[in-house]
Order: sequence, then C-alpha cells, then structure tokens
Amino acid sequence: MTGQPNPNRIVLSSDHTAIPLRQAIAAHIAAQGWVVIDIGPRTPESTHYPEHGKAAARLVASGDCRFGIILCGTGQGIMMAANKVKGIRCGACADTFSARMIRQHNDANMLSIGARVVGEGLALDIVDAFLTAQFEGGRHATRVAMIGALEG
Ligand SMILES: O=C(CO)[C@H](O)[C@H](O)COP(=O)(O)O
Repeated sequence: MTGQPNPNRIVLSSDHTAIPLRQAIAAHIAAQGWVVIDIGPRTPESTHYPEHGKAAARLVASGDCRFGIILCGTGQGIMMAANKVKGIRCGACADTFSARMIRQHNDANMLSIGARVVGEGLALDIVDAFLTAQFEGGRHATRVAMIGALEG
C-alpha cells in the first residue's frame, strides 16, 4: 500500500467467463453509492485471468481503490494471481459466511467470485457480506501482520 486507500472506490475485473456477473455486481454496488472502476474486459473473447487479477490488485495495492472484486470461472485462478501483488489479501468465496469472515478476521481487501460456481443472487449476497463486514483487529491484526511479513 503506497497511500491511504480511497474509501469510496472499488475496482472490478474479470476474465471472459464472468462479464455479465461482473456487470450485475457493478450495477448493484453503484446503486449503494460506491464509485465503481470497472476495468473490463468488455467483450467476450477468451482472455487470461492473471492479467486481469494483476491489474485490479495493483489499483488496490496502490491505494487508488479501497477494495477489489474480481471474477473468473472458479474464482480461484484470478485470486491466486491477485495474491501475488504485495499488500493484497484476496479470498475466493462461494458463500456469505466466508465473505464476511475474510473481512472480519483476515482484513481482506479483495474478493474473488467464480461465475461458474455461484448464480447472480448468491453472488450479490456474497458481495454485500464482504462490503458490510468490518475488520475486528486484536488478535486478528497480529495474524494479518504475520501474513504481510511473509511477503518479505
Ligand atoms: O476459472 C478460471 C481460472 O481459475 C478461468 O476462468 C477458466 O480456467 C477459463 O477456462 P476457459 O478458457 O476454458 O473458458
């Protein structure tokens, strides 16, 4: 993190498998007042999820965006790519409990969702759980700092 994260901005990105779901999430969170930075892609040609995960992660790591929401078919590959960027803590979630807990215990700054795993209704609930939960600090802050120390 190179600065204080902009508190209102969320970056969205996906690969080709998740464009309609990404757009549904964008509309959903924009209606809640978030400033949505949707970095695409916009057309359905096959593309490479590591590039999209990296691009979104860099906007979060730089502080330009408070959170990132990224999607691929499973949510796993793009999550792995995002987590290679220093300062990123991204979890792939297919349930609301995990989405809440990655904020409360892990201070996640990115959420990954699999568009071939969950439908739109559940995905929007997962997003809401992630965005409304608060990091609890305390013993969890110690552990999150230990994750950061692994980055070298
Ligand atoms: O889930 C993914 C990565 O974890 C990708 O979306 C998936 O591998 C893309 O597959 P395909 O090129 O067959 O559409």
